[in-house]
Amino acid sequence: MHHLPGNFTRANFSKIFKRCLTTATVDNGKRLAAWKAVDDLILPQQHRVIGLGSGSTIEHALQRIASRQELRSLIYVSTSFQTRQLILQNKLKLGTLEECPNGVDLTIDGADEVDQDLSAIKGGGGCLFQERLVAQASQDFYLIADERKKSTSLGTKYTRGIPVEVIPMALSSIQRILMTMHPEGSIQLRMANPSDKAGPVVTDNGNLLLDCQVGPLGDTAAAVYQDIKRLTGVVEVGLFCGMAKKAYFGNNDGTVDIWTKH
Ligand SMILES: O=C(CO)[C@H](O)[C@H](O)COP(=O)(O)O
Repeated sequence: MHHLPGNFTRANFSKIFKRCLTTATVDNGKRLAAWKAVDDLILPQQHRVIGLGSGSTIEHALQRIASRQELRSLIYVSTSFQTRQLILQNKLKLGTLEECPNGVDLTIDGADEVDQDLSAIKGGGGCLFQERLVAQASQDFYLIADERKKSTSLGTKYTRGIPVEVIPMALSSIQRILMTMHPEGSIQLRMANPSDKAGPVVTDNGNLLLDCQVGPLGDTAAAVYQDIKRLTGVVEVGLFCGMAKKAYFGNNDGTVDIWTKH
């Protein structure tokens, strides 16, 4: 009879196995969406400057781009330290918004949650400011995600809260104002994993993040964005409303759903 080590019981083993399977399925969904979006949307005869978002789904998009010779000569604008490194590691051409005065032809980005109007919560990875800056400079903006991110009301799938990037000096005053604006909600400073760094998560721009749980947003997402964004000290809000033209979702069954702006 074989004994499993320590507390490695049959029940634990099955739990770990299921978790691995789920992670693999989710990752496959991300890959499917990313590859299909790259193949459908980036047309080397027509496009010259491509914006790339941040996160794990974008890593798949970068792998696909790097593997297609005809896409290697285009210029790629990053939205984070992570994406900048990936562009350089894959020996692609890195560009900046300053170097591309005519703007970006199209941007592909990940999302934390997307509703049927193609409004999205973004900033789970903390890169919302640069992501929005590049999206704003782009002719067209597209989202890619696995099927878990499909939503009927923002705030029901990604429940950590709307990410809000704030200048450090404004932290407690903004936190207090947001608590007054959303008394039922919870406004938390995003903390780093203590085994990696003590204290808060610091963004690529040297700022802090507040995760604002304010419940399901329904059709109020654009108004909530405006209300928070207008506060002095807020750099950006992770609600991208009316920006995306299409969203690609990789499903568990191996298919890809494409949602288009009505
Ligand atoms: O907005 C983002 C980072 O600020 C990411 O696009 C978002 O968090 C999705 O990440 P992933 O593709 O890893 O699920």
